[in-house]
Amino acid sequence: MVEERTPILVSEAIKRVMEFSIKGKSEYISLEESNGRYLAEDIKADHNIPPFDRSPLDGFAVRSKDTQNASSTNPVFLEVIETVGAGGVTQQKVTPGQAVRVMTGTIMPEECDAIVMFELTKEKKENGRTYIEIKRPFNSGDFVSFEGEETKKGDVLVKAGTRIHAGVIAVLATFGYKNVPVVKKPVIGVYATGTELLELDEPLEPGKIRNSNAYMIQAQVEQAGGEAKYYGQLVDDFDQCYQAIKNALGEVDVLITTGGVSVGDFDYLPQIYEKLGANVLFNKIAMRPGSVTTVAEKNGKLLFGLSGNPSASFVGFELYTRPWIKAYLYSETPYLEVVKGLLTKDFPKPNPFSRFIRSRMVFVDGRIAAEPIGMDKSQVVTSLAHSDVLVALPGGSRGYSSGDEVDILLLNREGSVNPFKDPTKLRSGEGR
Ligand SMILES: Nc1nc2c(c(=O)[nH]1)N[C@H]1C(S)=C(S)[C@@H](COP(=O)(O)OP(=O)(O)OC[C@H]3O[C@@H](n4cnc5c(N)ncnc54)[C@H](O)[C@@H]3O)O[C@H]1N2
Ligand code: MOO
Ligand SMILES: [Mg+2]
Repeated sequence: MVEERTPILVSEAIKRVMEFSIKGKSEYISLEESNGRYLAEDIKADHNIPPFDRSPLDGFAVRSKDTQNASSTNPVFLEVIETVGAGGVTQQKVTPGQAVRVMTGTIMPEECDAIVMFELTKEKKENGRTYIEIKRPFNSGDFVSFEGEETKKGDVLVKAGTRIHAGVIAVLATFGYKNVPVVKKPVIGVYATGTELLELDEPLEPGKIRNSNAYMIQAQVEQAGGEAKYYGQLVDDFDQCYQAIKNALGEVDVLITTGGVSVGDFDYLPQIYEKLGANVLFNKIAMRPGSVTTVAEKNGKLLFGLSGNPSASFVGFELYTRPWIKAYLYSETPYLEVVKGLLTKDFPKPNPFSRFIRSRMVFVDGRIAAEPIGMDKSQVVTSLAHSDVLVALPGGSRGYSSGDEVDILLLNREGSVNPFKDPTKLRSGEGR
């Protein structure tokens, strides 16, 4: 007699996983190594930006008062007493009737309060001195870039839990972060189970296939910000699998296995959880692919039993493992972001379980739309190479048509504060 499993909603499964979320410890690494890591602390401005009043143009720093009566018929001539580039400081005091030639980024001379760009002036030389002609008045503050106009000392600029990218690195460098506080990556162990699995360099033989899940999942772990620790492949042998999983569990923050979670004769994960004394949070979810996705917990540590079928494994990771990793990294947006968009294909057959259709995001008449890749079975691997979104089609009694508005889950974005919400309630008796 095959064991009856009770399916739960996707949102319930996410909730049960996230009840075990923990926050990682922090460490310091060099700025150069920090790209893609997660900030462990808020980044606060310890000085104003700009740090001083400066010229945003190549031109002349003037005292606006001197230009008050300037016009095209009555130009004003100011003597240029110095040339100062960015990084330099004016050495002389600027007195009435004088100006300083400055470049973009030069600190304002103390007595000057306006900038006149080169293009609005004409130079003339007289008795070995240089003068500029100005034909209109300037007000105090004209074309000056003021201290603190961008950022004030004390402002929080980037929050803890933000993934560091080029723009964040620019901010960190601005504030002198030679070393950056980041969250230590969670170590995510990966084991692929299955006697049928071949190593990458082994030739095909009858009954065997190459192990794609292990590599796909390691890439997903890294993409989510974790550190993948690959333990290799296990043949479907209970004792070997049990020992290997038990040992690995002691060395990682989370352990992912693929395969062996369904009801087949050689699907040993359910018995392994039992022998480990692990508490199974769920072993059936009302979704396709990935209905057999199983998560167990042992002393607060999670074991993700992802399906052997590649697409089920992929979707199981994105919906359940990814948010756990993101939350460990202090992310405030650990969940896949969901947007409303148009479906571009018919799915006439009703399905009691919610389906997550591998798709590509496109734009139709300026609206977001999702184009299903095609092959959508759980065992399909090739469609994964072309998917950047998942379309969620809620389970129920009806099918879907091209042009319907649907939920689209974005795979390659940082995420959302809100977990995916199933639009339907599970009716009892819905099982397959
Ligand atoms: N009687 C039933 N049979 C099945 C059910 C069910 O409810 N009743 N559920 C089906 C569903 S849904 C799925 S999904 C699969 C899940 O199977 P397992 O998680 O137990 O995985 P395996 O049996 O080990 O393998 C399934 C499939 O995937 C291939 N595989 C396994 N590992 C890899 C890998 N690392 N790389 C690539 N492909 C892999 C494996 O060869 C099998 O073809 O169960 C259904 N059955
Ligand atoms: O877990 Mo399965 O992926 O629903 O085909
Ligand atoms: Mg199986």
